[in-house]
Amino acid sequence: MHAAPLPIYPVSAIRDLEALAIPGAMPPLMERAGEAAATLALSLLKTPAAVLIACGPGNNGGDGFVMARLLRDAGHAVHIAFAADPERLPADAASAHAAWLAAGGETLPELPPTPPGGWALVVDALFGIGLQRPLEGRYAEWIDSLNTQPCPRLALDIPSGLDADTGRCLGPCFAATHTLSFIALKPGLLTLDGPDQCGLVQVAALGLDPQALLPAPGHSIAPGLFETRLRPRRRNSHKGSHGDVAVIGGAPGMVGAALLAGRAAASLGAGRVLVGLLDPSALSVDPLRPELMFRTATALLEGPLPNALVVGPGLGQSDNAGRCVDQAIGLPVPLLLDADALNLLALSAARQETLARRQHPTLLTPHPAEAARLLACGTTEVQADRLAAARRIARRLQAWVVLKGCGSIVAAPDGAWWINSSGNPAMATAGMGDVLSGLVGTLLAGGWNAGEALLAGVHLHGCAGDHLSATLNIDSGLLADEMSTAARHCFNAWIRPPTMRDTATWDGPAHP
Ligand SMILES: NC(=O)C1=CN([C@@H]2O[C@H](COP(=O)(O)OP(=O)(O)OC[C@H]3O[C@@H](n4cnc5c(N)ncnc54)[C@H](O)[C@@H]3O)[C@@H](O)[C@H]2O)[C@@H](O)CC1
Ligand SMILES: [K+]
Repeated sequence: MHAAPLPIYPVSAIRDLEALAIPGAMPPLMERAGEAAATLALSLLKTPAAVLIACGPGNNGGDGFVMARLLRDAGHAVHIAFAADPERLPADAASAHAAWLAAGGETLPELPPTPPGGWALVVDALFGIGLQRPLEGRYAEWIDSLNTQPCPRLALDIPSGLDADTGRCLGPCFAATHTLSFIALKPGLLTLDGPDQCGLVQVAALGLDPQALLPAPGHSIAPGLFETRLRPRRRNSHKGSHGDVAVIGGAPGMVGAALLAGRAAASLGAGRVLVGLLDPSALSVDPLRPELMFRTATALLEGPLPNALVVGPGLGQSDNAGRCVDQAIGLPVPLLLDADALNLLALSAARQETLARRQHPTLLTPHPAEAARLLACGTTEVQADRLAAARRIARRLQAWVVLKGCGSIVAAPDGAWWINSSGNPAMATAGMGDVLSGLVGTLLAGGWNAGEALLAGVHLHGCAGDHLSATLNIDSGLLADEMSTAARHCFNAWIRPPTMRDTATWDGPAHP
């Protein structure tokens, strides 16, 4: 069994879930949330210790009061900073506040000074999904101060200051080492600033089965999504069984991009990889990857059809490049457009209309700036709501889209969406997108449908980066060309039957 995708609910859907689950829930959901938080806190605390909990004016604060009571019962010295008017707390939070006071607890209107031995844990129970605007004044100061504490920092539900739907820091934002998300994941935990602010994310479902109450609007990406494809190859197969990938790109000065895509495609097991370069004076062989076959771009587009076509790596925006894109759009094959192919698409409404009417699968792999050009808006607007931007492009161009970046968003033409969590910032180097195109191209050529190929390619790309960062012990400076062998390793681990997986060994590339 491969890991299953997790359900993700935007705030409006979480509110719907709460409305379905709260009536009659016994114990009340807030009690369950506080208990889950206390259980996590106890796993972080050793001997009786000093714990600081900052409680806000809504139900997130209520979770904090419940947690405080339970930690106090467990023998910890719990200090609560609470500056709101108790009379205006919502009902459940008011009960939790009263129970805290009744148990002998007190609240302080300001953050207390750090005790001599330091805090063992600080907890952000200020704001959850009810955050409506940037934090300012006292709450902003509290966040700044809490963020300097050199101990575990636990956010309840979501770090205060983070937009739960978009993952954007609205202003000052709690920097958690741990986030305990209640009921289900929210998109903002997984994309843009979310992963930096949340630390390790865990979900406490509070005894609910959210999917039974309300189908999840979106999901995380995990191999369970495409596990029917994760089978060992038939022994009785040959290179023709695994498909031809053609890569079109490599204008003068940018040949490397096409090579990176081609090399990645070859390493993932494409039957044959053909590279059609726009640079007439470029290579006719890649000495480090002699398996690649070189043609001119024109010859490739006019020759026998490959099983999948990748257009864009190092393509440039010349007239010739535009002609290649137009020709490719008209071919009856699965087509992935990347890089300058996307920029050329953005330049022509007619090209976009033709693309949207294609009868064969289309995949688009924009980074935020390319997405902004496709949407005729600014990059800031795209990043302000990555989920909405990816879905808008997918619907408008009737294509499968991945909006790359921290927490890549995959969107389907019908509006379905997923968020990827594999990958790391060492991968923020030139050529990584070319590698992704090559990987997805190979899966398409192997007969995977567009959605499976894109979801798997995006997840695999991130897993390969994580594998390399771990084995090379680096947080920065991953080279795109190193990714191919790592992707091959991770993919083979996926397709091996479980009994054989433990026998997979891989020492990584040789490094001085
Ligand atoms: N409804 C429920 O039964 C449950 C709610 N839970 C918790 O409740 C949270 C949601 O509670 P709420 O809807 O009360 O929302 P919050 O507790 O997130 O905050 C809402 C309050 O903060 C104020 N506010 C918003 N932004 C502000 C800002 N920038 N500066 C100052 N004040 C601001 C609002 O006016 C409101 O008073 C969840 O995130 C979760 O932690 C959990 O206990 C699970 C069950
Ligand atoms: K919080």
